[in-house]
Amino acid sequence: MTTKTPSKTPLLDKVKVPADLRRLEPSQLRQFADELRAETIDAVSITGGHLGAGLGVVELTTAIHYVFNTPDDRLIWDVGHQCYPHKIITGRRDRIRTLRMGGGLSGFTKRTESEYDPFGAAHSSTSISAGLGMAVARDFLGKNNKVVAVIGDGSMSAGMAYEAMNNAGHLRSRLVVILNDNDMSIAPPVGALSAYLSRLLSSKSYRSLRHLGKEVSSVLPTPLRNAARRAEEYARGMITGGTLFEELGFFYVGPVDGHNLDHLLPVLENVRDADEGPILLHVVTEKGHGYPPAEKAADKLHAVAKFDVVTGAQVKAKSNAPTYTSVFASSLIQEAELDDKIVAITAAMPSGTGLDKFQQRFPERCFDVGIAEQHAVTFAAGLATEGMRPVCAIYSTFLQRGYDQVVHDVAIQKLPVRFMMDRAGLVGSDGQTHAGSFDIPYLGCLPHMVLMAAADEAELRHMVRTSLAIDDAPSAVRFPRGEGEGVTMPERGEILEIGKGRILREGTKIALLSYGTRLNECMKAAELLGARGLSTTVADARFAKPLDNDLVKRLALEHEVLITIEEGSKLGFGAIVLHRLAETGLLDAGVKIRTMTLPDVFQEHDSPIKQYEEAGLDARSIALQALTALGIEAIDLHARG
Ligand SMILES: Cc1ncc(C[n+]2csc(CCOP(=O)(O)OP(=O)(O)O)c2C)c(N)n1
Ligand SMILES: CC(=O)[C@@H](O)[C@H](O)COP(=O)(O)O
Ligand SMILES: [Mg+2]
Repeated sequence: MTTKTPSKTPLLDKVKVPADLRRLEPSQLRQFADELRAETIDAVSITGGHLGAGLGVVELTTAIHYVFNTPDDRLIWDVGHQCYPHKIITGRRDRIRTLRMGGGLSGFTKRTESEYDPFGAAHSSTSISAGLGMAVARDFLGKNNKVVAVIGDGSMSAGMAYEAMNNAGHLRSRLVVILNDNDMSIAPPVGALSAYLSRLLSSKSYRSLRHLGKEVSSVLPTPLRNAARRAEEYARGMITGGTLFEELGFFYVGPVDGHNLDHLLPVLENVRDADEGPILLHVVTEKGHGYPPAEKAADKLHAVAKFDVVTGAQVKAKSNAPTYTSVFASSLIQEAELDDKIVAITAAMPSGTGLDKFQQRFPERCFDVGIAEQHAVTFAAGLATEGMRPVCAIYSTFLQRGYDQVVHDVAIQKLPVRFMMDRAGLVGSDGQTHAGSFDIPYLGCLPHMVLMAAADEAELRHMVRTSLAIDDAPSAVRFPRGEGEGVTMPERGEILEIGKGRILREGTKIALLSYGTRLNECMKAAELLGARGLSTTVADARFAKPLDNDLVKRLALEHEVLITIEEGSKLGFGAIVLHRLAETGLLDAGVKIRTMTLPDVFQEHDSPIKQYEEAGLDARSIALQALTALGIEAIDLHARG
C-alpha cells in the first residue's frame, strides 16, 4: 500500500475561502502565512509574473481576511499586482498556476473573476477613490459593511490618491486605507513623500511602538471632544508623524510591522471596530519578504519569468534581436551625448522604459517623478518652454493617465515635448489594462501633433532622432513591447522627412499600407498574394500625422484594393486615411478600401502570438482580407496553420 506524502501546506489545504481561514486559531496563522508564501512562490515559479509585491503582503492578506468579513467587507488592492496570495485564499488556488496565461487567471484583481475582487485594478492609485465610492454607497443604502483599500507607498505618489483622501477627509466616510509601505516602487521610491514616510519609520516613536506591540491599538480613535482630539492628533502626529494624513482628515495609525501578526491582528480589529471617519493604517513591509532571492534582488523581483525556486534563477527566453526598449535607450543616449538640452522623464518606470540606462549616463538629466504621469507631461511642457528638449518616456497605456495634460499643456501650446510610447499595441500577459491600444486615436485627433510608428528597431532609431529634431511641435513615437525584427541597425538614426512614408515593394493590384510593426506581416502577406498571381504593393506610412497624402493618393488611384494595417484600436490610422480619401473625393475613384485594426474589444491576456492571431493582424489574415475584398475564395488560408 503506498503511503500518501504528507502535504506541505496542511493548513492552507483547509482554506478554500476566507470563511475557512476565520475558523483557524490566531496561533495557527503564522504557519498558515508561511504555507501561503510557499504556495505563492511555487505557483509563480511556474507562471512567472509579479512576485515581490505579493510576497510582501502575505501576512497582511492573511490578517485582513481573518479580521474583516470578506467579501461582504470590501477589500480593494491598489494596482493589484500583489493579489496572488489574495487569489489563492479566495477560491482560486486551483487556478493559480494558470495566472496570466490565455484563459487563465488575470495577473490583477478583476471583478468578473471573483466576488472577492470588488474592483478591478492594474493602473495604480485608484483604490481610495473606488473605496470611497463604495463607502458612500454603503451609507446611502443603509448597509454596514467595512471598506478597506490597500495602497502601496509608490502608488501613494500619484495625485489621484490625494484627490481621494481630500474628499474622504471632507466626507468623513468610514473607510480604512492601509498604506503598505515597503519603501519600494518598481525601483526605489522617489519624492518628498518617500522621504516623509522614511522619517516616520526612523522616528523614535516607531521603535517604541514596535516594542509596545499591542499598545499601538490604544492610539485608535475613541470619541474625543474636538479640541482634545486635535491636541491628541497633533501629539500623536509629532510622535508618529501621521500629521500629513491627519491634515487630510484621516485618523493616522502606525507605523505597524506588517509581517508581525501579533501586531497586525489587534490593530486591524480596532481599526475595523472604530466608528470613526477615514482611518489610515500605516503598515511597514518588505517587498519580496520571506524569499531570499527576492529580498536580495535590487528590484525585489517585482516581475519575474519562470524561475527555479531553490536558486531564484529565471528562465529567460533566447533573445534574437535587441528589444525596442533597449534601442530607444541607446538611441536617446547617443543623441544626448551631442545635445545637452535633451532631458528625460519617467513616471516610476526607469527600467521598463530603459531610462535607467540614460540615468546612469546622465543622472542630472533624468527625472523619475514617481507614479505621476499627469505631472510628468506638464513638467515636460514647462521644460520645453525654456528651450529644453524633454523626452517623456511613458508607456502608451500609462500616458492615458496624463491625457488632458497632453491636450491642454502640450498640444494647444504647440510645445515640443517628445513622447516615447513603449508597449504600444498588445502586451501579452498583462492583458486588457496594459495594452497600448488607443494612442493613435487619442493623439491622432489632436492638432499640431507629429505621430510616428516604428516598423522595426532601425526605424525606431531614425524616429528618436527625428523627434528630437522637431522643435516647433509636439511629437510621439510608438513602439511595441519586446524584441525587434533583427534588422541591420544604422550607426546613428537619420532625420526622416516629416510626413513622408516609403514603399518597400511595388505591385499593381493590391496595396498594403502599414503603420508600425505589422509591416513584416504585410511583407509575408504580399508573398502569399503574389503566389496567387496577385501583384501587391507594400508601403510603410511611418507617419500618421502629418499623413503622406501623395502616397495615399497614389495607392488609392493605382490599385484595386487598398488595405491599412495598424496595431491599434479602431478610429486610428485607418480612420485618418479614410478621412483623407473622403475629404479629397478619392473614395469616389472606387478603390476597395479595408482597414485592419485591433478588434473593438478589450483583449484578454494571452501570449503575444495568440493575441495577434485573435486580433487577425497576422500575414494569413491580411492576405485573406485582400482576397475577400476581391471576392476570391481561399479555403486553404481559412484553416489556421
Ligand atoms: C498609472 C500607473 N503607472 C505606472 C504603473 C506601473 N507600476 C506598476 S506597480 C508600480 C509600483 C507600485 O509601487 P507600490 O504601490 O509601492 O507597490 P509595491 O510594488 O511596492 O507593492 C508601478 C510604477 C501602473 N501600474 N499604473
Ligand atoms: C504592474 C505593472 O503595471 C507593471 O509592472 C507592468 O506590468 C510592467 O509592464 P512590463 O512588464 O511590460 O514592463
Ligand atoms: Mg511599495
